[in-house]
Amino acid sequence: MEQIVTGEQMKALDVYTIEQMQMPSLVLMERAGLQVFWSMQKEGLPLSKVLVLCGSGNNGADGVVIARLLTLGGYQTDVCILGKPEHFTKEMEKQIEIGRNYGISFVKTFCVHEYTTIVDALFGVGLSREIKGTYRETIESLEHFQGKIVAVDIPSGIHAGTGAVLGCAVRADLTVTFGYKKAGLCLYPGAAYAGKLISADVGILMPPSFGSGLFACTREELKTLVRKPDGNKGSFGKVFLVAGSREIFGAAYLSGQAVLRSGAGMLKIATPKENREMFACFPEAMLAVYDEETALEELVRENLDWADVIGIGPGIGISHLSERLLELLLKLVKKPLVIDADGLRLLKGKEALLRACKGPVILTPHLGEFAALTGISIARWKENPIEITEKTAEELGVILVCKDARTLISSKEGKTCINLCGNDGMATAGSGDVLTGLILGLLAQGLLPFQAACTGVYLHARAGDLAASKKGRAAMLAGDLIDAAGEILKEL
Ligand SMILES: NC(=O)C1=CN([C@@H]2O[C@H](COP(=O)(O)OP(=O)(O)OC[C@H]3O[C@@H](n4cnc5c(N)ncnc54)[C@H](O)[C@@H]3O)[C@@H](O)[C@H]2O)[C@@H](O)CC1
Ligand SMILES: [K+]
Repeated sequence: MEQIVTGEQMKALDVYTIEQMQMPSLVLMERAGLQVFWSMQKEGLPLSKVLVLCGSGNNGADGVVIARLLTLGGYQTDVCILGKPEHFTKEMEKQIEIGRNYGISFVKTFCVHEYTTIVDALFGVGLSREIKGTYRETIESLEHFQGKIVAVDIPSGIHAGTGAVLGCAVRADLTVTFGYKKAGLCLYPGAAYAGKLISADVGILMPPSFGSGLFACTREELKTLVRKPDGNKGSFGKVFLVAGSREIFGAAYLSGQAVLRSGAGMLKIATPKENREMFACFPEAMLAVYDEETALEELVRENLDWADVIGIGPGIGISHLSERLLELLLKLVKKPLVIDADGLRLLKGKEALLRACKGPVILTPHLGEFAALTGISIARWKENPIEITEKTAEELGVILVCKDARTLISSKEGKTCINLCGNDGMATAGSGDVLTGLILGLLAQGLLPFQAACTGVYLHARAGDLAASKKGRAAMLAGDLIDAAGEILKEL
């Protein structure tokens, strides 16, 4: 897992490293400046004439260090400080003094078109309000700049905790971020402003007791899925999935295929009787069909005994039978339960039942379903996605997977995973059904619920990237994600 931090958390880590560990602030700053300088060289940026734009805080002070290193390296460099002297931090005052001693060029005005690369050191994690006045005019003047832009720590104007644009923001080609990735660089729109993102170690330490429950999944998490040579189809887990309706067979097929491709041992799908013939093309799945005459409670009890994990939702439609099945599962389940799609629509008004549910529950809404379930609009969620996802997970007592370009997964204990992979080709019919199947499959193989949700989202997104590389983002289908997920697991 890769640690992610908010701006506030990063500031706390800076303070801890400086005050508790006694690492001088100027040493951290020198390392930060060096990392940006090296990255500019390594990435082959055009460095024949560089302009460094500085604010008055420590992000600006980093900028002055970078200007000094560039000048010493023989690159023609100008520095323009937009911040007012009365707002300078003590580090900024010191860096200006050092810079003067080293003979770097300070300018008061500039024409951006004279430069080949611009370094954005206006605001870092200390940005706290909308950008206005000269700062705003300067940032807006960069919109037509033809050269390359490097952001120091985070593009100025992006909120480090939410990724929101505070008035206006610098669109960088390269961002070198210090210590840990900031949440604002991982979430949209911030992620789109960062360009290529490089994380650089500058010596910031994290105390063992540090309370950041924010992270991203990496390939390492997939390695927890080990096949046991002496395993059998029972030991790889049994999945009971309530899916499909008369009109929608595909959703059941896709999630069921994903369950088995992810490595689960057995799958039984509960679906309306009319679907029986459709399942002739899916001989690997067992069926439990139902209609108006079926004793649903018996069907549910029997399969809850049999299964290790349970899913409900893909394509079940809105009917009194599907609603009854959801209620029964919520009342009777003591094992992990994944609720998706129509299951989420049916959940509205059953929050008390959900909170009383004895099994761990994973909800996988896209933002439309999230808004319908919680009454929180998509726009509102996007303003502060991490906080809202965490709060909703806690209130509902569930693991909540909010599916978006950067899916968030929160546990009710306040842990959150941001998914950093995937692409817009995954916005295709059936993609969510595949995710549900993958999460169920991982649960069946023994991953803990939160781990299964995070790893499932990661596997789904990696499969999306592989499918896009083969078929193209426009042409890829949900079925391609299933094949690609299989290939990714095979690579392990
Ligand atoms: N020693 C340290 O503390 C280190 C700090 N580092 C750098 O320092 C940055 C954080 O520095 P700071 O905490 O000083 O914060 P910033 O440099 O990000 O900006 C803070 C300043 O901007 C002002 N400000 C905030 N929003 C504004 C707005 N909309 N319009 C005008 N002024 C605004 C604040 O009042 C404050 O004066 C990091 O992002 C990183 O680049 C790194 O060098 C690593 C070490
Ligand atoms: K910046």
